[in-house]
Amino acid sequence: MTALVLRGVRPYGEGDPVDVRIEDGLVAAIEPGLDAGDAEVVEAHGQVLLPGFVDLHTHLREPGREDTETIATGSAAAALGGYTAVFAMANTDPVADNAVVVEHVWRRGREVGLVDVHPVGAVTVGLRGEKLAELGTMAAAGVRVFSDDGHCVHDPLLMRRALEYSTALDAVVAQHAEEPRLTVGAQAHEGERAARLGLAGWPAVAEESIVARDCLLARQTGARLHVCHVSTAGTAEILRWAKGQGIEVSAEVTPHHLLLDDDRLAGYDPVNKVNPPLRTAADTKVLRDALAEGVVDCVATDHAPHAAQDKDCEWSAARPGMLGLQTALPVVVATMVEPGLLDWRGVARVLSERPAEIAGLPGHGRPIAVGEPATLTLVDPAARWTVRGAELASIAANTPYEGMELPGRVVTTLLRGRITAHEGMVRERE
Ligand SMILES: NC(=O)N[C@@H](CC(=O)O)C(=O)O
Ligand SMILES: [Zn+2]
Ligand SMILES: [Zn+2]
Repeated sequence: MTALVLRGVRPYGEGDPVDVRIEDGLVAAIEPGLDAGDAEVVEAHGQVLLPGFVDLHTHLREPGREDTETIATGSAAAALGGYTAVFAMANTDPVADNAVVVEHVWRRGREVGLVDVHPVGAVTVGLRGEKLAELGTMAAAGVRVFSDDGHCVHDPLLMRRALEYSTALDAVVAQHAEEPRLTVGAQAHEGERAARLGLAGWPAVAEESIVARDCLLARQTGARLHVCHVSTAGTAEILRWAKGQGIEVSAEVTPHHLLLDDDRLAGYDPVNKVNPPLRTAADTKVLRDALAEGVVDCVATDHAPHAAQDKDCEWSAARPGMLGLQTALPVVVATMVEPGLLDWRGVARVLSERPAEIAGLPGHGRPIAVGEPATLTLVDPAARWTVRGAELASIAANTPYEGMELPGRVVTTLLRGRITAHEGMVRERE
């Protein structure tokens, strides 16, 4: 592998610009005015150098819906978005509830080689919520995160067992918190706007009641619980309480729940339909503060590609979910960095370090230092760009940010010393 020199970068956006030399996949030197010799030089003056991003929540749709995303196209979107590792949710067809499907995802991810693709294993067989899947055999195949995402493990006995097993497997259970009895037919956040538009409501308490219950189950079992896509102020309040009690719970918020609110419902455009639904502006404010404070640990995209025919239809028939991998960093800049809630160290924490810790990934979210893996992301903090769904690497184009100008652009992504994306183009392995 040829050596690389990143010229004029600012690690964590701090201090004077330095050069970073990368050799054999590792950071070999960090100092100003390095002699590049025969190394490939990346001119990156003024760019912010961060550890590569880790997404705990991605839907790659392979196997089953390769018309909307594949492991290859999703990996490209991830690399272009600054990600070096993603966790592929289990709600594929067939479901990743066994070692065979899980191993397929591992293998395809490695073949593509743009990002480390870690399969998430289902908690229950077929995501049906009736019987535990074989967590042990999936753990033996390397799975460390289990989730029925798309569905809630709502049976408290099953959830308790899953948490108990997960402790022995050194795994974490990631819950899609939605009490199904409270969301029958739900279409949008239960509140004034949904009522006015005649859309059946998805109440905040459907999420909060499950989060509260699961925190108590985590305490009782001593297990590690992770809460997916936190969307309400009430959930933040419960997390604050649970963490104060020493309960081992972590949580993620999506970029869209930080930026968008149910004002978006007015146009009836199903691109804004997502689960959990966009909440109120007051919720987004509380979620931003909770992320800044660490009550919510990290940002996860919940990247959810859907085919045009599943989105360009009437609201009630449309599938929930939106693209997220290539717009996550800009949305975090707009909602957290520009308002002064997070500095670039904080961005490294919520997009890389904490998610890597939660999933137990040793080679990601590492400090930027000599001898560490060169798994890194370069961001141009001054760039602004206009989002166009058709230009994103995903097969699907369901971005809620169409036509919006967002701040901050990922310029280069490196995975163990190899450039995987640079100036909007992915670089395949040679
Ligand atoms: N978020 C969504 O609205 N949809 C996800 C499922 C999920 O994350 O619950 C999907 O798989 O499309
Ligand atoms: Zn979910
Ligand atoms: Zn999801």
